[in-house]
Parts: sequence; structure tokens; C-alpha cells
Amino acid sequence: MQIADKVAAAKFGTTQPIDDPVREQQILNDVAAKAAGLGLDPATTVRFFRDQIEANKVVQRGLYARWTAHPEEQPTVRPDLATEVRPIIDRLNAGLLDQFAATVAVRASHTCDLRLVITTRVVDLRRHLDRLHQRALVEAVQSVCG
Ligand SMILES: C=C(O[C@@H]1C=C(C(=O)O)C=C[C@H]1O)C(=O)O
Repeated sequence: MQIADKVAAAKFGTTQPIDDPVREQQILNDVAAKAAGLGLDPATTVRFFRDQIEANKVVQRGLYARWTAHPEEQPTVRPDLATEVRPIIDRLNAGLLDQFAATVAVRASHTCDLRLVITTRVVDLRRHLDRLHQRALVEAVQSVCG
């Protein structure tokens, strides 16, 4: 969700669209293939990653609107999407997948919803999220609990 700031900075003012269905499908195919090997349900895992992608685009669209309305807030450097940003996303996705596998039991627990609300709030406070990122975080975690 937070890497979306770098994605938006890489794309803003270029012809690279916010929505890249080919890249999304590659990620989802890759995740589905790896899920099975980790003993995870591919459909559940794909749903979680679909939420990450949608949350990422919520942030990208929100930042585009902000930067268009307030040009003085536009980023001054443009990271390269392919060589700088997507390798970070690939690493983050590997970590997310590991954690998705490591949390099967707690995600199935009846305490999951409560833990998720508390954890989301703690992350929000620690990271000083603005309303755009708060909204994206809620979307990103919506299907974490089983
Ligand atoms: C992050 C990007 O933007 C969008 C979001 C994606 C994601 O969260 O992985 C993938 C493709 C794009 O639709 C990107 O283009 O890399």
C-alpha cells in the first residue's frame, strides 16, 4: 500500500497507465502457482493479492488527484518503474506471501477480526497515515481473516 507512492511518482506525467492488467495478471498467476506449493488455497491467496493491487491503485489515483490540484506537491524525482519500483514490489510480494502462509491459523481464528482492527489501528498510528492511505489499508486487509 505504501509503495504505491513510489509507483505514482514513477507514472505521474508519463504515458504509463495506473492500471496495468498484464502486470496484475502476471502477479496473480505467480502467486496462485506459489500458493499451492505453500499449502495455501490459491483462490484465497489470489483474493488477498487482488486487494493489495486495488489498494495500490486507490493510492495512485488519490495522489494523482492531489498532485493535479496542488502542483507544488508533485514529486521532484521520477523513479524508474521497471528497474527501481517493481523489484521492490516483487520483494514485498514474496514477504506478503510468506506471511500469508505463516498466519493461516491466526487468520482462521475467531479472534482474527478483532486482532485485525487493532493491528490496522496500530499501523495507522505508527506510520502517521493520511486519510487516503487509511482508506487503502482498510481495503488491503479486507479479506485477511478466513
Ligand atoms: C503497482 C503498479 O500499478 C498497478 C498495481 C499493481 C500492483 O499493485 O502490483 C500492478 C499493476 C498496476 O495495475 C504497477 O504498475 O507496477
